[in-house]
Amino acid sequence: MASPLRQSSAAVEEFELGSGPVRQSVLKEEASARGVSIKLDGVSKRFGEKTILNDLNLSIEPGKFIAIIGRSGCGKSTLLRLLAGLDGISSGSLTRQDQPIAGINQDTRFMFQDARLLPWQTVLENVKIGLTVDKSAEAERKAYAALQLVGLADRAKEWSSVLSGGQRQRVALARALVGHPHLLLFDEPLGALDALTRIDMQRLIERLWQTRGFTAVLVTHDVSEAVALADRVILIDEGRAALDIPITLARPRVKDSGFAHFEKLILDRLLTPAEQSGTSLDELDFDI
Ligand SMILES: Nc1ncnc2c1ncn2[C@@H]1O[C@H](COP(=O)(O)OP(=O)(O)OP(=O)(O)O)[C@@H](O)[C@H]1O
Repeated sequence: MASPLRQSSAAVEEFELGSGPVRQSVLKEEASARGVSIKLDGVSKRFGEKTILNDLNLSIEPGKFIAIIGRSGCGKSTLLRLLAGLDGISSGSLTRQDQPIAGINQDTRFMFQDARLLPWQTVLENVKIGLTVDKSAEAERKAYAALQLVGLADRAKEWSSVLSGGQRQRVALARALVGHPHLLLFDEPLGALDALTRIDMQRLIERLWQTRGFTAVLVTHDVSEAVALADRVILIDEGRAALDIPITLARPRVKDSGFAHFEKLILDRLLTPAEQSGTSLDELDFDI
């Protein structure tokens, strides 16, 4: 039997590209028109006295894949909530397609570390939740097609509770994709998966992003994952974009010396503040 990854690859081509080189190139151009632009101009976010994002400037072109990294608590998830319109900025300007973000947008979807499936619903029903109208036979067809994209169409009628962690995340991805979002926000979606499943999922996400053309913003603690997937890696520190690095490697990316160069560049900057501001582990006396 073909692997789920191979099944999903065939489904992407069947559902997204049809056949023939001309149709493929036309659809790829269409895909690039499906992402939205995002602009943050001096954006600050405060919770009470605490400033989390501080005069943050960021410009994201339509259809780009952006990775956000930074230390725990630096404001990565806060930033995603602002982009989703789930929370409002304290000051500055935040626009998508040059329009201020005011509330939740119907063409924005989230994917979290926890798949958040309803265990009393089938796999197919869980995917249909991603559609705003979910009663029609058309919704059923769309949900089934989305499951094909992630290689899980054969599990459509099963309870979601019987799936493995990786399969649940693929259902979550299908649910995020089914409504054809223009902006997909990933909040550490692969953090709980084993290394091999994680690599499979990274490849799947990359391929679906390339064919669908949505703008992707990925929050991750994994520098290697950021370099593998992103057009640009942005490191947030003290509320600002401390680093904004275009990843110029060809796709799909392999872990060669170029890859290692970007990893090191980012890791070095990520580790610098702690080394400068605190006592190093070597200096600590653990003999207590
Ligand atoms: N609604 C809120 N009210 C008060 N403080 C909040 C609120 N939401 C987030 N914070 C605070 O903002 C800071 C940034 O939180 P956020 O979840 O964005 O960090 P993060 O970079 O995503 O962290 P992690 O990598 O650990 O998930 C934290 O100190 C958090 O406690």
